[in-house]
Amino acid sequence: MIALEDVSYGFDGRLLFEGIGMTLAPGSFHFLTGASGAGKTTLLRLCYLDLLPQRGTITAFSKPAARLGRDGIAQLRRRVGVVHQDCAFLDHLSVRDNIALPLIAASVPPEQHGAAIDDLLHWVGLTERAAARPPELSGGEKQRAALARALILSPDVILADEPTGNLDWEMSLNILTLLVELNRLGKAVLVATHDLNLIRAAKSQVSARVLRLRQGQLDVAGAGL
Ligand SMILES: Nc1ncnc2c1ncn2[C@@H]1O[C@H](COP(=O)(O)OP(=O)(O)OP(=O)(O)O)[C@@H](O)[C@H]1O
Repeated sequence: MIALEDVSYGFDGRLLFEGIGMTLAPGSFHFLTGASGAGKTTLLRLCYLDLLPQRGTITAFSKPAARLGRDGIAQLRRRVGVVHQDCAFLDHLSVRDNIALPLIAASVPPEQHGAAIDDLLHWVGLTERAAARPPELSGGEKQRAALARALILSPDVILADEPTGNLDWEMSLNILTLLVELNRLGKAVLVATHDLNLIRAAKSQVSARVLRLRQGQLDVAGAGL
């Protein structure tokens, strides 16, 4: 669904990675690891076409990203759900209204919002917290709300940037289980994480490929990580 080929990217003249390739096929599950600053968030941004490569090609849903205009990119991005590292909520809006934002941006008629949001709130276990403002949520509740917002347009691909950062182990496993459930529904899932214990825990639940960004290259990590 999303393929990077021979992609290079950097900031301020400093290359973060050079000539890397990756394919997120339907139903695949990937972890992306690498030291802080290795470029995991940047790679995710390339995957959802928030950035375009300085060299190489990205193909999203069979379309070359470089040839898509702004509207084309906006359309494709609706098929990619992103859980941002900092959750990126609007704090003055309720959880429910934050989850509704992608629906509004995609011009989905308001009468179709209610049931979709209720289903997702139930699925992530936040029905009782729908009216709360994001600053009132615990870390785990925030991550689950961010996951619900990422899923509201029923994307085919889920990109999650450190979705268990700062969570206790039990809540981390809870988030992992939700991501595995989505993968079982056929969605491609990519999770950027530095938590090797999470990756080890996932092995009993899902057949995941572990990619590691190191020294500008993207390698497949071995069994021992
Ligand atoms: N918009 C930007 N402008 C300039 N430099 C940037 C920008 N975004 C990221 N960088 C730099 O690129 C490098 C990689 O950042 P990135 O956030 O992709 O790494 P990361 O692997 O996700 O790190 P972490 O695990 O700490 O979140 C860092 O040195 C960062 O400072």
